[in-house]
Amino acid sequence: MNYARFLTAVSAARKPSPIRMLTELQQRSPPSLISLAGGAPNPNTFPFQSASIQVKNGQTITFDEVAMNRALQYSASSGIPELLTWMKNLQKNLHNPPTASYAPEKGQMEMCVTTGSQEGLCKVFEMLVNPGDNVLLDAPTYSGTLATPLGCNLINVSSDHHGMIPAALKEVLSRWDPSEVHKPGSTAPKILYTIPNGGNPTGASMTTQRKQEVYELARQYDMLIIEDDPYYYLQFDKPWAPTFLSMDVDGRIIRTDSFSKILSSGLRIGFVTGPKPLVDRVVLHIQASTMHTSTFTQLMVSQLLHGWGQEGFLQHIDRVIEFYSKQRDAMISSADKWLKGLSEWHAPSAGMFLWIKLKGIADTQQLIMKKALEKEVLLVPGGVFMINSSEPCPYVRAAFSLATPEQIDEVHTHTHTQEHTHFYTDFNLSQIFPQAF
Ligand SMILES: Cc1ncc(COP(=O)(O)O)c(CNc2cc3ccccc3n(O)c2=O)c1O
Repeated sequence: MNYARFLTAVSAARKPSPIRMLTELQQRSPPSLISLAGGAPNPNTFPFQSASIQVKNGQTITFDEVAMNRALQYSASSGIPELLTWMKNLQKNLHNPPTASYAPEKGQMEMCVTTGSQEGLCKVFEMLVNPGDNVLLDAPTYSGTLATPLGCNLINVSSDHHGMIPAALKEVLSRWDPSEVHKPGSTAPKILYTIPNGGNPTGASMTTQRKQEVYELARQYDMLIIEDDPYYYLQFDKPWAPTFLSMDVDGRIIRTDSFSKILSSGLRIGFVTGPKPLVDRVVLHIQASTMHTSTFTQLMVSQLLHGWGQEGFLQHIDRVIEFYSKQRDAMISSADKWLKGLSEWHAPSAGMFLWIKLKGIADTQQLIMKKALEKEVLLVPGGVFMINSSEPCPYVRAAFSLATPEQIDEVHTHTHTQEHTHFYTDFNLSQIFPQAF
């Protein structure tokens, strides 16, 4: 793979920060080293003494004074070594990426820690996408992604409840000659973005067959695939679907993982996994922006994971899956009870979202942001997930992560008032989330 062709001019121009390199050299050196180099603050001036975090399984994460001094200090831009190593071993065990054994310049699997996968996505897009570039994705998609590659031309690839449709991708790509994609000035897309499991907002999960076909098309047109997979661990049924990373013989997959939906969203821990030449560029960007994800947070999570081991981590994931699959069941049961004939949906096999098409209505914006809100129900109007958010959209996204099954199925608590009947007539939706209408 020629990775240089994918880099923006800004990314290609990035140079390692000499100061950050010194800091990391110092941290790799024996304690006997006397450093007058780094402008790091002296932890003896910090007001924090120690920390003890109770884990629900009875484990305690403790930071004594030495650990606290490290937790409160600068650390490596790619992530603290013990967390990175733990995650690399997990990625190899779960996905067995072909690139794990490649030489660095051939796209060896590399990782870095990011402040949520949102930071990873943002930096990956800024590394790869120039204004005016054509970028492929299957809309509706995560609104945080639509807000990221500013100035590029987002081209939609049709999808359904099994994710991106390879035939639709083939049709979109047929505008370009695969033998000419490397020609100077070619407008052929170099990047394809997708959410392969429990998609946001559709709940869709790609089949293995479709992933293989999409990967082959990416090979044919020499594209990178951004595999944004924060709901990978929220697949309700096993075996979990093989990832793009697991089939990446070329080193063309950039994968973003997240701990937000399984450990904590507020700790802001995500990971970028991909070819070393590209991940190294993301790290250079981290050096020039946040410097690194919170050392304290990384150490806390690292201690948890080392205490659990992979087996303990996967046992925790099983508990998370059990919770969300029950939430999904409650959501579908309520939809069956209240929405039949009024709406259409597909029961998701992963994630935390139900994508509902309301019949007889062109656009849900007003209904959701006014009528439903007046009745103290908050959903997301589907338009925010479309490439052109001003286009009418008859869908709403319902997240079944926070509300209890009882709340989701709140029974109709009031008879139809005159205004209610009027509303009913207008939208014929009085049974959707009954307290809302
Ligand atoms: C497909 C996909 N990719 C990346 C991310 C970012 O996750 P991170 O690891 O936590 O940075 C997400 C997070 N999605 C959401 C986040 C959110 C945060 C506050 C309030 C609402 C939010 N809603 O609604 C969301 O969908 C996602 O769904």
